[in-house]
Amino acid sequence: MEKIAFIGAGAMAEAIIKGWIDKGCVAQEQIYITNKCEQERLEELKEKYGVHILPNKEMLSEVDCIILATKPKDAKEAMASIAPFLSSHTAAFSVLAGIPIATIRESLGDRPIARIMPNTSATIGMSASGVTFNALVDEELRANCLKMLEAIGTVVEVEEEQLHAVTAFSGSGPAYIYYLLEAFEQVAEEVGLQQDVVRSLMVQTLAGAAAMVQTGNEEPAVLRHKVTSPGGTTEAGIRALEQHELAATIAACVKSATARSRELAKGI
Ligand SMILES: NC(=O)C1=CN([C@@H]2O[C@H](COP(=O)(O)OP(=O)(O)OC[C@H]3O[C@@H](n4cnc5c(N)ncnc54)[C@H](O)[C@@H]3O)[C@@H](O)[C@H]2O)C=CC1
Ligand SMILES: O=C(O)[C@@H]1CCC=N1
Repeated sequence: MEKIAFIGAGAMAEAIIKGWIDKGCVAQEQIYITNKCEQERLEELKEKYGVHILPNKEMLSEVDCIILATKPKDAKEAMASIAPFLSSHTAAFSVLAGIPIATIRESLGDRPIARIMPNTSATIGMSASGVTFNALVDEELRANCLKMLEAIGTVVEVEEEQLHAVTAFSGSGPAYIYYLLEAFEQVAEEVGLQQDVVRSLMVQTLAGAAAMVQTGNEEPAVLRHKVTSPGGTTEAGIRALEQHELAATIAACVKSATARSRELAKGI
C-alpha cells in the first residue's frame, strides 16, 4: 500500500499515525491527512509526524486506501465530499463507531471495505482492535490490513454485528480504566495516601494483574482467590464491591455502550 489518506485528523487518527510511524509499519511519506477545516490541527500533525496534508481532493484518486476517521455524525457529509474523487480500486477502512459497511458502500460505492474498531492505545502499539471485511477485500488486502492492525496492537476478526460489542468493550475500554484510576485517586487522601502515590501503586497493580492473566496460566477467578485470605482485607474490599453491585454496574455499562453503537448508525 503506497498512499493512505485519513479523512478526519482527530484523536484516533493521531493514535494510529503515531503507532504506525513508531513501528515503521507505514512511513510518514505515505500518509496524507485532511479535515473539514481546522488547518491548524493539520499543521500540528504535519509538524509532529512529518505526514503530508492532502493538497486537494483530486489527489484522492492516487491513494490506495482512505481511512474514515470523522465523528460518526459527520461521516455522511465527509463521504459525500470525497466520493467523486476516489478511484474504483481505492480501499476504504473505517474506524467510525456504529456505522455499517452498507452505509459506507451507499456513500462510496462498491469497493473493498474494512470496518475497524481500534482504541487510543494504538499510540503506544497497545490497541486491542476488532475488524471485519466486506466480500470485495481479497486475501492480499486482508493480510495487509491485519498486518497494519498488528503494528498498533492485537487484532481479532469478528462478524460485523459483533463490532458493536467490540466497540463497547475495547473501543471504549480505555476510558473505563481511566475512570477507575480516577476513582482510586479520588479516595487516596481519605485513607491517608497522596494521589500521586496511589497512581503509581495502582498503575503498576493494573499492569501486573493484566500481565498475570495474559500468561494464560490461571483463570482470573483463581488468581483472585489467591489474593483473598479468609477474613482478610481483600475479602472486605470485594464484599463492598458486591454490596455496591459492581458486576451489575459493569454489565449495564457494556450493554449501554453496545446499544449506543447500534444507535449511532441511525443518527447519520
Ligand atoms: N477516540 C477514540 O477512542 C476512538 C474513536 N473511534 C472512532 O474514531 C472516529 C474519530 O474519533 P475521534 O478521533 O475521537 O474524533 P475527533 O473529534 O478527535 O476527530 C474527528 C475529526 O474529523 C474531522 N472532520 C469532521 N468533519 C469532517 C469532514 N466533513 N471531512 C473531513 N474531516 C472531518 C474533524 O475536524 C476532526 O479532526 C469516530 O468515528 C469514533 O467513533 C474509534 C475507536 C476509538
Ligand atoms: O466514544 C465513542 O463513541 C468512540 C468509539 C469508541 C471510543 N470512542
